[in-house]
Formats: sequence, structure tokens, C-alpha cells
Amino acid sequence: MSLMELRNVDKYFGTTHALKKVSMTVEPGKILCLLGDNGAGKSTLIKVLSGYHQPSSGALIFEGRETRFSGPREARKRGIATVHQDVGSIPLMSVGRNFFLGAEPVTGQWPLRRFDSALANRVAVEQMQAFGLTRVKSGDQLVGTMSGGERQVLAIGRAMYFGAKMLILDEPTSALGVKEASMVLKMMRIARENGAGIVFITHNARHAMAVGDEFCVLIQGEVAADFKRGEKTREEVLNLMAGGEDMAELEEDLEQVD
Ligand SMILES: Nc1ncnc2c1ncn2[C@@H]1O[C@H](COP(=O)(O)OP(=O)(O)OP(=O)(O)O)[C@@H](O)[C@H]1O
Repeated sequence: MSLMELRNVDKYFGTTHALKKVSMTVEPGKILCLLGDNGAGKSTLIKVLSGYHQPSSGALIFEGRETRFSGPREARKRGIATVHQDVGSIPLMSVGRNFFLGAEPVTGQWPLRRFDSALANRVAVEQMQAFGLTRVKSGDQLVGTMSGGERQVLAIGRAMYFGAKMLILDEPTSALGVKEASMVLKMMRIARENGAGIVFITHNARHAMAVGDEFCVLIQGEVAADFKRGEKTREEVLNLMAGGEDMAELEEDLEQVD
């Protein structure tokens, strides 16, 4: 059974037709790469998947049942986690605190109940080490001292720890250097091995092709192409993302500008 499926989803904002008959399937244990240039409608699509917007028409099927999420909170409860590019982590917060944000373990009897920082720190560090962040040795370390890639890994790791079935990763590698991006791509593979269905939103065809199982290219709100790993070359994907304009032509144009 697929994890989530969109069938012929349209989304209108007044007269703006942001999504046009979009169909796509998210499978557990697979990475679906959602590729598209600026303005393609990726943000709207993420918001539909995460329960923030309702489709204007068409169906959203979650775990085999047609579903209308009442909002992002319900989607989160059902196991859909969204990690944004800025990760939403607070730089002056410790790794342990951040890991358990909103689900803090407590210790002691009322009225002396308090945040169990020892437990939070221990679990957070254990998890980070398991995800390959061996540089993080103490749960007291501040999130602000971590690199962009490490913060992404932390955010994905905590979503997994709290039982996310589906991860929506919004451009997690776009602001990162090669090493950092590779750390995040590895983390995505770990999440996939753990059975999560992953929607990887990216501009970067190379990153997508390094981990993707399925690919969906969005152009002006429409699925312009969908295909499986190995069915297209990187050049073909780049051409599709450039809106069908041949990259060679584009490069020629650029040379003339030089
Ligand atoms: N809440 C909204 N109200 C009105 N129009 C909206 C709203 N959200 C998005 N739109 C419009 O829908 C279209 C698609 O927007 P969307 O935000 O999905 O794509 P984008 O951010 O331009 O590009 P992408 O996310 O693919 O990089 C745009 O024309 C945008 O102006």
C-alpha cells in the first residue's frame, strides 16, 4: 500500500491555478524527488501534502483512505513531518532541548516536576551518534554551534525518533557545501532504510539523482514528467527542469554573454 497519493489535485487561489491535475505517489521506504524551478508550485504542493492547504479538487489518499486533514497539526499527528530549509531550530537552545522540543521528558513528582535534561541529553546524543554525527558529544552543546548539515540531520533524526512515517524535506541541501550535503543525503538513506516515505524537494538534479527512487518534475503547477531511477540521464533531467529548453542551447547563450 502506498503511504500517500494525490489524484488529480488542483489548487486555486482566486483565479491563480497553482496546481493542475497533480498526481503523485509516496511509497514507504522510497525517496520521491520533487524537482522544479522557482514558481513551479512546489511550496503549494508541500502545503497540500502537509495538511496546510486543502486541495480545491481531486483526492488525497493517506494509508489507503481518502483523507482531508483539518490542518498541519492533524497531519503531524498522523506521522507526516516537514523539515524546512531553515530547520526552525533555535541557535541558543541545547541539542537535548531541541531534540525533545514539544515532547519534553519530565522527572520528579508534582509540584517538583521538571525537564529531565539528563535523559534528553543522553537520548539526543545517542541518536545523533547513530546518525553519524560523531562530532556531537554532549546534549548541552548549543544548536547554534552546529553546521547547517548537522542541523538538518538533527531535524530529520528527531522526526524519525518521534515516529514520522513520511518526511517532507524542503530543499534540505540547497544552502550546503558538498560534504555537508552528502551528510544530509546519507541521513535520508538511513530514514529510507527505516521505512520512511520521503519527499525530497530540490533544485539540484545531482543531489536528487544520488538518492532518488522516483522523480517528479513540476513545471507551472503541472507534473511535466515522472519517472523512476535509471530511466533518465542527468542531462535529460536538467533539460526537463529548464522547462524543456535544451541545456546545450542555454549554455551556448551564456557563452555569448561572456
Ligand atoms: N496563499 C496564497 N494566496 C494566493 N496566491 C498564492 C498563495 N500561495 C501561492 N499562491 C500563488 O500560487 C502560485 C504558486 O505558488 P508557490 O508558492 O507554490 O510557488 P512558488 O513559491 O512561486 O515556487 P516554488 O515553491 O515552486 O519555488 C504563485 O503564482 C503564487 O503567487
